[in-house]
Amino acid sequence: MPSMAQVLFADAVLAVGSHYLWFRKYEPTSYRVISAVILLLTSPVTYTLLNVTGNAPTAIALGVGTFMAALFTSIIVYRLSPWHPLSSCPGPLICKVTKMWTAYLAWTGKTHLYYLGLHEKYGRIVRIGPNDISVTDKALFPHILGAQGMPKGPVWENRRIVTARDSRGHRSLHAVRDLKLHGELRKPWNKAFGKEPLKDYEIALVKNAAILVEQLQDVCRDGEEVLIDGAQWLSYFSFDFMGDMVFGKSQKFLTEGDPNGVWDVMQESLVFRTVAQHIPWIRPLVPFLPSSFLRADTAFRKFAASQAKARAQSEPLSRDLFYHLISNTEVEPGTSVLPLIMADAVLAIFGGSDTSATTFSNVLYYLVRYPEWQMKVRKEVDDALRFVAERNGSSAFPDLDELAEWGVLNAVINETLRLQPGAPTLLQRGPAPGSGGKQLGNIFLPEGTTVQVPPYAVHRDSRYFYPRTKDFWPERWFRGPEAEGGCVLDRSVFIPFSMGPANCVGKPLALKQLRYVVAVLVHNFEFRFPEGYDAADWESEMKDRFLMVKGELPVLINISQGP
Ligand code: HEM
Repeated sequence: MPSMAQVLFADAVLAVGSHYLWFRKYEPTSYRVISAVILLLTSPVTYTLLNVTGNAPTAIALGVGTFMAALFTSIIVYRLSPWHPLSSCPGPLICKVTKMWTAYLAWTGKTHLYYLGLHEKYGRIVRIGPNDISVTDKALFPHILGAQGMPKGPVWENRRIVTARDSRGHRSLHAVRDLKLHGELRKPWNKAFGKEPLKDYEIALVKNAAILVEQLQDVCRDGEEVLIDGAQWLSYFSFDFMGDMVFGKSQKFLTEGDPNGVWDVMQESLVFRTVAQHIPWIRPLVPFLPSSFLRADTAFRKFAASQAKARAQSEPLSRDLFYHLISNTEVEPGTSVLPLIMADAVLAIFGGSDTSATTFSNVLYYLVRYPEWQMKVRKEVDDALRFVAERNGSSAFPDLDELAEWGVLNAVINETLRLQPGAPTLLQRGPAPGSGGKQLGNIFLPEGTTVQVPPYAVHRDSRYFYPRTKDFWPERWFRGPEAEGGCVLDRSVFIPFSMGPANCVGKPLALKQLRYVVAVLVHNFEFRFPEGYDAADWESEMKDRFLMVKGELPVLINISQGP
């Protein structure tokens, strides 16, 4: 009979072998599968140990315990070894060993700062996880995000928010990891953001911006400065606009508030997802987690489903997003459009409201923090409106497309999107399943590895934006390299809306919205920070939850006295 040491040694060899042959290539996500595999593999060892110890619980504990200890040791050694496919990429030891660290950082909401720091320390390619790299080298962007790039990465397995009805199909555009299917689903979206549909959404934009201005005028009716939470007003505006634009029905937050706390629920629903995306194995444990973990997630899904159902059951009063998506999708006659609306309801709610609200708030923050830019924008807007009034004999805003030509306004918006991109870190892609892997520059990415492009770090790279790389300096957007002191402005790496076939389809609408709302606000009101407010608080309260989540923005508002 073999000795105990011999049996345990064989057990450890078995663990290392199973890691090499199986666990290294296939990361199981089902605990049942893992348990079955481990029990099966260790059964001969356990049986032999039973003969040695004569005690079943002790034999199982020793057999499985030794196997697990050897398996984990093998995994860690392999991840740190020169044989790992990403071994040539520098990065912190903790990141190479485990994703628990980045999961923790995701929970704190500070991943954008962490990745920026890593790129500053290690360079353009950094290993941010055992099987994950982050890239700020622009030469590689086309091979990651561009037409020659890769499909969405595995993070979407965990970020996907599905309403109960579409949970089988998973055909939400954002979460589709198959390039061909993504291309097919993207076609109706491209059409829904064409020139004509954009004119339909403009009606909702102008209507809701007028309500925002009326409500704020009401707040300042006594002619005195009033303290408001600018971020909350802009969030309410964005949500009302999204309601009209996506579902043909305003949420009326601007006039009636948000008594059910939908906005907060939407923001909180991001937290668990942002942590889980780093550690997918936590998903099956969800039923065992305290229900508070997923309360916001469940509540938000219910909200999205209720909006989708209401939209499917009624004739739209206006040509909203789903009108255009349905018109451009082949739906068999007589079949319900509900599954189609359900599939993209969550994406449309987030895309149509959250990213814009954060960017509006960031623009307001910078205009208040740098009052000289607030004055410059106001002067440009007021001068342009005077010119338009003389030209058209009316005080109305010009065609919204004309706002794309307003230099200062657009420089301020671009500079805001540069410093505070709405999706700061996780433009993630990965080799297509079944492809065998992808060569990326000098690195071969096998299946199961991922690569991200973090706009927050790219936009703060002095090789691409110089000088005053980390400062709010809108002037860079109209300075040429020949200007005094030179100016590096590499527009090809300005990617707040990502790039390539899965870039932001809503970009034309988002820009139109941003230009119009900022112009209207600055034309009508003046803003400043209250005494004692530390402007640095705004940025330090920002949390990276895949989308940026903001805190309060206390500003004093009053009616504009002109430039
Ligand atoms: C300032 C506002 C916005 C910003 C910064 C922004 C940013 C982004 C980014 C970075 C992506 C790509 C993510 C990736 O590459 O993995 C994206 C995708 C997307 N965005 Fe936006 N977005 C904004 C506004 C909007 C609006 C108003 C809509 C309209 C509903 C929208 C709808 C979408 C959709 C549907 C996708 C998925 C595209 C695809 O997978 O093919 N976004 N957005």
